[in-house]
Amino acid sequence: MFAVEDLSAAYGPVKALNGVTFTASRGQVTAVLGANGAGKTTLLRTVSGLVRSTRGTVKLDGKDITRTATEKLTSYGLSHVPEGRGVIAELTVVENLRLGGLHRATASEPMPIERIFELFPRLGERRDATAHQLSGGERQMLVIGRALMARPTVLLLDEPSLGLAPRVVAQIFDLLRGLVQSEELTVVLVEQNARSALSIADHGVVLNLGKVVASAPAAELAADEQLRHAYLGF
Ligand SMILES: Nc1ncnc2c1ncn2[C@@H]1O[C@H](COP(=O)(O)OP(=O)(O)OP(=O)(O)O)[C@@H](O)[C@H]1O
Repeated sequence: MFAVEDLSAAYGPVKALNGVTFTASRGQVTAVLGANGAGKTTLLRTVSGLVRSTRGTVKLDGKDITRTATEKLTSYGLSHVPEGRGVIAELTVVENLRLGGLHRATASEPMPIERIFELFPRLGERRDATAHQLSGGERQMLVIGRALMARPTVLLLDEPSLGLAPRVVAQIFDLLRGLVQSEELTVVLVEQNARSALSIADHGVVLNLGKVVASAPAAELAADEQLRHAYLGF
């Protein structure tokens, strides 16, 4: 169980997170939704030690990991895939994946690359292509695959749908859904694309101005017309 309790963070005078509390369960996708500036990216950055929290705690299976250095968090099983598909353009798919296995959960072997290709067959077909030759969707698969090489138990994903065509978003989300089940992962998925995210999520957390305004099963949020109009834009 991954738990965030009363988490707060600020950029100077801007309170970007204000007492955020939620839990995410293993084998489930928890979608974190909300408009531009709601605090979604800041939440992931604070959890992964890139922004310093001013209050609150983050726990992984009961262990307090608040304010742990980013590199150390990987060894505790937490991987963060930031927005923007940051792969090394000159390296091949295989080389980028190998980099993901360099830092990993303590005492575990990196995931075999062939396992990544089973999960993402398209990456296997393009294994010797350099990352700059990949499509946007393939790059998104590559950053997720690279994060999986570290054998995380918790995967934090920031807007994997950004800039992708709806058909490709559907494909990435389907892959994600399969992944959560087969790898027993806890996925925290930050998305602006609320409709698609809720269609694959188990649970949803809606942020507004740095606060949680709703936290409920995904189907319940998707059926709440008032909430959808007010915060989710569909
Ligand atoms: N580096 C920064 N310096 C100052 N203020 C920032 C910084 N990053 C974000 N903010 C502010 O913090 C608040 C939360 O921003 P954040 O990026 O977390 O929102 P978000 O929900 O991820 O939005 P988006 O969907 O647009 O990425 C906003 O008011 C934003 O302007």
